[in-house]
Amino acid sequence: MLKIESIIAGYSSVPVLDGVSVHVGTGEFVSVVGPNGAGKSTLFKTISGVVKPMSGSITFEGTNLLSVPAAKRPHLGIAHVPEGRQVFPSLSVFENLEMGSFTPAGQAQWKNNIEQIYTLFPVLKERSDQLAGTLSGGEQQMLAIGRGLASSPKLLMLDEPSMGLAPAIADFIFDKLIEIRQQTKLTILLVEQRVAEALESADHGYVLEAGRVVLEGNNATLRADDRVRAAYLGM
Ligand SMILES: Nc1ncnc2c1ncn2[C@@H]1O[C@H](COP(=O)(O)OP(=O)(O)OP(=O)(O)O)[C@@H](O)[C@H]1O
Repeated sequence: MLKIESIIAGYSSVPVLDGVSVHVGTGEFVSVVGPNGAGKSTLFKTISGVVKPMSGSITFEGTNLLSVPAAKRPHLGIAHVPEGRQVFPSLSVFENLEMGSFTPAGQAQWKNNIEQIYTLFPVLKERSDQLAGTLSGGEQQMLAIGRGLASSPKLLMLDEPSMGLAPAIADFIFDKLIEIRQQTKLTILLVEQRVAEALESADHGYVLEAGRVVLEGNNATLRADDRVRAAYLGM
């Protein structure tokens, strides 16, 4: 579905990603893990079009994504749930979800989608009239994920959904991602610093360090890798 090949990208002329290749198959759950500053968010910004790469290619279902303006990429079926949630604080929960349904597919499937989002996250239904800025961090993350789902994506990209959340709430979010994947067959690309949970949830993983993919493999292979165990799993 998504093929990222040899991407060099960064800010001004300083590269952050140094030849990154990542492949995501239809229906797969792929995690990209790595330390602070490795370039995980920059990778997502390059996919969604906020950062323009200096070289390399990205195709989505065979379309050259780099020739599609950033504002049009969600219409192809790509939803980016950004780091730090970025909900609209002075809009209600319902209005935030409505804002997410701006794509043609999101508009056409709004009724089904809102039902599905409220079933996944009942607290959003209970608080649908409440201003998003008054929600807890975990609830705001649920809202950010719900807003992504409201666009009826084929690919859901999540940038550190566990950031700043208590471990129990982060675990709840990871469980929900697994549930979303099972129920909707959505393709999921996750970047995370919580390596154990991210690899456990995914089929396939990439380890990104200082702008380079240093390891990749299926979930079990990566979790058994001595370097991953020593550097990220505290074993
Ligand atoms: N807008 C920007 N302008 C200049 N440099 C930036 C900008 N955004 C990020 N960087 C730099 O790019 C590098 C990679 O940042 P990035 O946010 O992609 O890493 P990350 O792996 O997502 O880490 P984190 O978990 O801390 O967000 C860092 O050195 C960061 O300081």
